[in-house]
Amino acid sequence: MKALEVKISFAYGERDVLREVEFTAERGELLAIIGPNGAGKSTLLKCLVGILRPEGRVTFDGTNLLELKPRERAKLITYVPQSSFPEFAFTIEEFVELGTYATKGNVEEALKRVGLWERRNEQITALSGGEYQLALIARALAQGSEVVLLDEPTSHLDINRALEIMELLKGMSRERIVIAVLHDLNLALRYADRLMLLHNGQKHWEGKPEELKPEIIEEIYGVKARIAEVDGHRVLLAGI
Ligand SMILES: Nc1ncnc2c1ncn2[C@@H]1O[C@H](COP(=O)(O)OP(=O)(O)OP(=O)(O)O)[C@@H](O)[C@H]1O
Repeated sequence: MKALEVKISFAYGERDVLREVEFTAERGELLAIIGPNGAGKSTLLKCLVGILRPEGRVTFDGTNLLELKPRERAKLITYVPQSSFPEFAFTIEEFVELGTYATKGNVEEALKRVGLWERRNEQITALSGGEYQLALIARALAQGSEVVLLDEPTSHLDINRALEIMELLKGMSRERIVIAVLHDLNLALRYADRLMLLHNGQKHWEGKPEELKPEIIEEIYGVKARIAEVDGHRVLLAGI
């Protein structure tokens, strides 16, 4: 079984942001990283993809990703950052092709899967915030890498698009490892195979969605929380 094995620490200068964060993600799994603002979630993804240089190890299928050249690493792992607007003049199709290992066929399939194929010749700057996020996800899909990391992939999406994207990520995770930072705990509860809760740069809790207890949410987020069951789905209600 191919797995991503992680044990890392990271500091921005003097400031420890990740402390011995250790976890394993296996092929076929959608892992959601949750936790309050500033917990270290984005920093963790940036360390995994090699944008930041952590202490420790990140291995995929036995290969230490931290020692690979960026181009070799990019074959194995793709990162979809938090959405920010592009300034450059590309068409949507050109933008999705930018991935180092994207082929024409992959690009077409990826654009179709996120619903942007018909608009492929428009300028990327013509997209709305949510549509741009879909283009970023298409770019990751077109890469075809084994591990896909996404930082808040649904943050700019309406509820319908958010559900579509979570379905898409779930489908992607069958043949890969998908790790997504999610603020929407209900999407995490519904779609993730496993949750990892980061707090103050440490792994505070890890488990299956059905194992998450409201007390853990109350303790970490400082809000009252209840978990109800609706048609077999666990739904988190916060603040009541
Ligand atoms: N470039 C940087 N230099 C110094 N400190 C940083 C830098 N980037 C982030 N930090 C700090 O590291 C901590 C973790 O930030 P990070 O962005 O990883 O959190 P996060 O869990 O993704 O938060 P959010 O949910 O708000 O996006 C925060 O306290 C933040 O202020």
